[in-house]
Amino acid sequence: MDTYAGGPERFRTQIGSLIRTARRGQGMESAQLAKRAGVPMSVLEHIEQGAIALDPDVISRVSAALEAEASAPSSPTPVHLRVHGGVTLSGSIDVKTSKNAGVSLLCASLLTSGTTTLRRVARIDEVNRILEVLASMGVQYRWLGDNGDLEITPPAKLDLSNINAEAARRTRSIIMFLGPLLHDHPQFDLPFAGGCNLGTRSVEPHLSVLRPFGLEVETSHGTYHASVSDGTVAPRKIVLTERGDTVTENAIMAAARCPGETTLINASPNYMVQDLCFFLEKLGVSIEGIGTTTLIVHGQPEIDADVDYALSEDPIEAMSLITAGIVTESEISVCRVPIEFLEIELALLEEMGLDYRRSEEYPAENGRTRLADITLYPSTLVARADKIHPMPFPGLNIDNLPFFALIAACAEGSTLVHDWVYENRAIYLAELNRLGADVSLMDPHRVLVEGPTRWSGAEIVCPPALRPAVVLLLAMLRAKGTSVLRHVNVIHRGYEQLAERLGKLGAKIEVFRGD
Ligand SMILES: CC(=O)N[C@H]1[C@@H](OP(=O)(O)OP(=O)(O)OC[C@H]2O[C@@H](n3ccc(=O)[nH]c3=O)[C@H](O)[C@@H]2O)O[C@H](CO)[C@@H](O)[C@@H]1O
Ligand SMILES: C=C(OP(=O)(O)O)C(=O)O
Repeated sequence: MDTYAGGPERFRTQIGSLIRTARRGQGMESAQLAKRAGVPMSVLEHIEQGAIALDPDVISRVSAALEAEASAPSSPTPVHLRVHGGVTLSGSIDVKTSKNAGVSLLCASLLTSGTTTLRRVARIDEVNRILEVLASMGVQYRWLGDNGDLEITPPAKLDLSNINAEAARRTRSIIMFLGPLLHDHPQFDLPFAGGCNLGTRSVEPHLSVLRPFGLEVETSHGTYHASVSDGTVAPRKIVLTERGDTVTENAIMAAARCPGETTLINASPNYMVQDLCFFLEKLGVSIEGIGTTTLIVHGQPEIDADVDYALSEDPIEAMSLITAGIVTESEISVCRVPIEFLEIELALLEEMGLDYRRSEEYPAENGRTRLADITLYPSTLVARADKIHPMPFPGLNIDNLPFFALIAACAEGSTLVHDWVYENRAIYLAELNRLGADVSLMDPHRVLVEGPTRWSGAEIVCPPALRPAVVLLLAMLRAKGTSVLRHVNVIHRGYEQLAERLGKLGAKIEVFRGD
């Protein structure tokens, strides 16, 4: 008897689509999955299209091959890209939702005992790692269809005795569990935060904003040992000494369930913080001052509502795609750009001579974030007279700075790019020299870029940092000839199917795997 609503045909289509999504999510070509599963490629293709009856043995081999890949977090098969550069792009591409709001809202889902549905979550490693950690605490999740919709259901009581330390240590975002967990857990341990190698990133600002909520943390053997006592009584005023994004998010998540009013001074008004606030408002937490540096959070001691929230688009992915168009001197449209978070970047590019058109604004699915489509035209760029440096929002986004080094290398003249934030990130930009650029390291924070570059192809291993790795990929799109970018797994931390999506714009990129 067919017990599946919709009948076997729909069942086939859904299974096929699940397999295709999982395969693509792992950056695997059909031929590779077919080989690993020991299934003829034509059979796999038919399964993915829902075009043949399902053989349980074949399905179990395909699913084992996918699982083997997905459950190898510490040593995923290295993925590499072969780029045939010098090709002009065309067409339009949509910006996906952000890594940074994605991870924050996954952590925030712990604030409600109801079910959280997040719409259009990017299928990226950073999200997967947090999901692995949540699953190890007893949280259930399932992807709904192909669009990144994710349903998260907490258990009656979280089990913090068996946290997946390996997944946790590979992401810095683990630190955002402190704020939600302090509500119902007088004592708990969390593994140390990890992430990209960008130099030392202190967690002290997090501990400092969480102390008024009663949190004390001792560290030993790679673990934060947290204990929670009564915090200060409302109304509380907390001054952030650094306007950090995840610090602000931790403080908001702590305040969300503490009775009374918490005022945060020098809060980050950045995009991921806004997404978190919009999400919490849907859970009944009222927050004044969203988008400003003073937030007043009115806590709700118990939250047991179901919530359904559509994340907003990623300004850093938007900048990455805009950079792809600029460096390849292409006419492309980058659609669904969260425009409030790219005003400075676009103004700078305009100063450098970029010709582009901006559409009328329209709302994102969350009904709050403003989007616009940006059409880029081939432009002759000149270096900016003053240095280019980031600032906390509303300045030039810290994560967008690396893209300006590449754009400067395409412009006529010298540009000083100053990354005052990260100790290591600017250093990786000197890798552009392998492709013909003239990037001099003045000190660990400042690079001098002389343009325009006569680009040429090269083989490079990705640096252990997300944005510099993407910058190299984009430079390879520009460089005539064939380049190879090795170990691009770091890019999967923050971008979904980037090579494939650039391919749809005409970029010639082959994905291959192996040691
Ligand atoms: C998951 C997530 O959301 N990650 C983002 C978040 O990380 P996150 O919020 O974790 O960033 P950090 O708190 O590590 O801050 C980054 C660096 O900036 C320094 N700092 C920050 C603010 C300030 O007012 N003064 C100051 O000196 C910090 O000391 C640190 O060295 O913000 C970073 C800075 O925008 C982004 O690169 C990350 O993509
Ligand atoms: C530094 C970054 O993020 P994270 O905080 O996840 O390391 C980034 O997105 O470039």
